[in-house]
Amino acid sequence: MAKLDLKGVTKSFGDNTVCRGIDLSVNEGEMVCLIGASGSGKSTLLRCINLLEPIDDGRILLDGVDISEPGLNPQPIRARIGIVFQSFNLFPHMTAAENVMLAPRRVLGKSRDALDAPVKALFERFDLGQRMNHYPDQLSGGQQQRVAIIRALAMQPEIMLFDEITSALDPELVGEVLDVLRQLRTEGMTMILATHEMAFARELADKVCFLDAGRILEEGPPETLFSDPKEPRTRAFLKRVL
Ligand SMILES: Nc1ncnc2c1ncn2[C@@H]1O[C@H](COP(=O)(O)OP(=O)(O)OP(=O)(O)O)[C@@H](O)[C@H]1O
Repeated sequence: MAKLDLKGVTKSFGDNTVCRGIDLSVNEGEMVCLIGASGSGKSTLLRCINLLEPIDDGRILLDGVDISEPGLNPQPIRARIGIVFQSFNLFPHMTAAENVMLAPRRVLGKSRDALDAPVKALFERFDLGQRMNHYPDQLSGGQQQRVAIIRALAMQPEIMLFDEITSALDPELVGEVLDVLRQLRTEGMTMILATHEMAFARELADKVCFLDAGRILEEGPPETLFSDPKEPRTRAFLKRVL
């Protein structure tokens, strides 16, 4: 597990500035939820943290070390930061277990034999032991998303990012995916979630950040932010979604 600090993170696409000087600290073992309207910059911020997007200004510190310095090889850093997206993106011609083994084999150079036991243990830990040899189209959306989370965990990341991971699921499948996050929270994983699941954020987040037009307009523990937002725009957003 690791600590993450963002200092003045700024990101533009052409003349569209999507992240405007974002400061954010996530301590080891904390769960931080990013909330905000569509287009407020939540996904872009997560992609910047994972170094999928280069930032234009500011710094991203992982355990105090600047990982956003231009010229650094992003690959080994990215392996320390897991990310899961709304779309599961599992390869359809590979079983769940083969999907999970792919990155540890390619990126970490591990053999199938070496991965057999830890991958089986991961599937069992998240109650999918019976499904590891199934192909994605033999799994429900909730199971596929849980496999996508296991795939990220197989790289033994120190921090996990989740980008609207329940948004594409039928409502009855959302619970089983949120249960995985609950379990990771209990195990002490450091996590940042972009989410529209307000009840979940209220239940489990250490801190909720309200993003508005690329800025963190307001942040705080959920019990404070949800019940007593200070900013009119936060209030208006919460009125719409709660
Ligand atoms: N690769 C890209 N190229 C150009 N513009 C982009 C790119 N990615 C995102 N944007 C723009 O950045 C802005 C913020 O998008 P982003 O997806 O980060 O918002 P979001 O808060 O995650 O929204 P949502 O809840 O809909 O996912 C939008 O105006 C979007 O069009």
